[in-house]
Amino acid sequence: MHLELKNIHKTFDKHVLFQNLNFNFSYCGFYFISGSSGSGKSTLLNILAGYEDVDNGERCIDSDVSIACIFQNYELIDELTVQENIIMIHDENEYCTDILQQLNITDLLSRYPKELSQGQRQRVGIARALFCQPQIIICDEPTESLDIDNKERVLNLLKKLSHDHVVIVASHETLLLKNYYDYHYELKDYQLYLKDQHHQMKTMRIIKNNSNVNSHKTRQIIHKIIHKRTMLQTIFMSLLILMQLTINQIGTNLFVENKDGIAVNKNSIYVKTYGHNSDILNRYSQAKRPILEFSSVPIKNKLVKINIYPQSVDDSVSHIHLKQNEILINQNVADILKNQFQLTDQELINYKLDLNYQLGQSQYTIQFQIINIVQEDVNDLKQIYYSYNGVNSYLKEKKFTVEFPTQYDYLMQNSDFYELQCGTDVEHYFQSLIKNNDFSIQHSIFSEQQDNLGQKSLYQFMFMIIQIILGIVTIIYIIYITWKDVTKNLTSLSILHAVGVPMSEIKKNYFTEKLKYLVIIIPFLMCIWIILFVFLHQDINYLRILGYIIVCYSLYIIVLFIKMKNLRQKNISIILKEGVDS
Ligand SMILES: Nc1ncnc2c1ncn2[C@@H]1O[C@H](COP(=O)(O)OP(=O)(O)OP(=O)(O)O)[C@@H](O)[C@H]1O
Repeated sequence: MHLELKNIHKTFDKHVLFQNLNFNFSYCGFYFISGSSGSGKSTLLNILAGYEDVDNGERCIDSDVSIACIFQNYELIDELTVQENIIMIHDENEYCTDILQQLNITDLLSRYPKELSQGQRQRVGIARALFCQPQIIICDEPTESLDIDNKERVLNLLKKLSHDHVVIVASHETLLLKNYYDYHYELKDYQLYLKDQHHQMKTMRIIKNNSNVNSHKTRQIIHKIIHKRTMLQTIFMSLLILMQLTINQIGTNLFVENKDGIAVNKNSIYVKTYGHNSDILNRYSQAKRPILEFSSVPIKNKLVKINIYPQSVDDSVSHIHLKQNEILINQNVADILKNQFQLTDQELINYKLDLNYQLGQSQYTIQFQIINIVQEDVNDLKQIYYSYNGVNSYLKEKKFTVEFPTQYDYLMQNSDFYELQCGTDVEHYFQSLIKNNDFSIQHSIFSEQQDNLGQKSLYQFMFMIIQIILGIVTIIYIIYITWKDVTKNLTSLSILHAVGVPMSEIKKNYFTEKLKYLVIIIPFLMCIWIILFVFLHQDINYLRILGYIIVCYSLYIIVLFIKMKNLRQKNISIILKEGVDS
């Protein structure tokens, strides 16, 4: 058996702890290390255990030697019972039962760490270290919080083990330990000095460590450690995502205009192509030309549903030739305007009216002048006629974007609405066209929307703000919670490593357990959400949902990955210290 420190040099921020420190712990016995507070006892034990890096020098240890640490803070895993904390991945045997009896903790096995006194916690920590059946036992202040009876119990047990183990104890209790130690060393002036020796050194008889790492048990322990918190966090995270998507969905419904219209136009029908397939259009249309889609007319902030369409060349309503910004209204529209603005029929002539249309995301207004009121047999239909050619030439002159120098260009390239002229037998023509699957046919271009324009933009803005806030909260929640949670878990995982589970095994199982919740809970809740919204006849933007989930998953995994990089053997003393501080 070989455990030796050679020419160790260690400093913390220019504060020198050890210089050329040499020591050989290869003989069994009870080693007592004393030294003033801050002299470096804990650091030395951490270096021996392999949990702390050195600046210079070498720690030599045989590969088949196992070390158990009894930490100064006697770290226990809060989520496990005393029994689970002690047994961990090992199998119980007579040796273990003996240890439980000698440390007087058989009655505490079903309790949780929070229900223990400091002294009881300390004895549980000692039992856990000894259950690993190590060849070397490293103890930092193992009797600090114990009463005199229990101090003696612990020291007697360590003494007994020291007959065929290396037991290294750092403590301030020199008087008490005098009755137990074989070798007393003092840490002073960056070195270890032998102060007292009761026995000649004996070469150690190696006891084979027969505890194999049980992968299934490791996973069970990790599951217990993270199960509750991770599940709750993932559910909460899913709810945040679903809230965001719901608000998004509601926003889409409220603010995207409803394109379903009612059949109004007697002489034209409108064809909507799928993908601008000009062949299809050419097949069915003599002249292809885009329709300018005007919104209903706002009168005193209320949208009044009025049919607005280009005046056909052979239109029977009027033989008046409309110029660029001129419109005709029928008597029903005239009645509304007269009522609202207290005007006479005569005053309505030359009255100016704004018509709105939408291109891309933007709304535009053209001001028209009413030049006449037409009488037509249309019951209560409200109709406005504009000059198609006039408006087209107006748009041709109007600058839109660099890409589309005129709005007309934009209309031609981006609009997929086309007008097909047909005779008066619209129904017949409609039936013959609808058999073709490549395009849909609409009779109307008018929206049913009744919103107040001013309020709409205010609500839209509020929705946008809520969505942004929710998005930021979700992102902060994912980063903060994952960071905090993994930090907490690192302490438990370090303890797991200290009882003999290799780091690679711990990381693999931890990632698997963590991601399991992510892969199950979020898609499950998402499916319920989608089913609900499909049931409510909502159009769902699956791409947006996918994008949102990918962003959340990526954030979660990145934070998990960055934080888990800290879990290294040489970092364990720091992790445990941070665990106590937090
Ligand atoms: N991670 C660290 N970063 C910076 N300084 C550290 C770190 N760990 C220990 N030290 C410093 O190294 C010195 C030795 O600390 P250590 O805990 O080893 O002393 P100790 O002899 O065990 O003290 P005590 O008997 O009070 O427990 C102290 O001055 C301490 O502040």
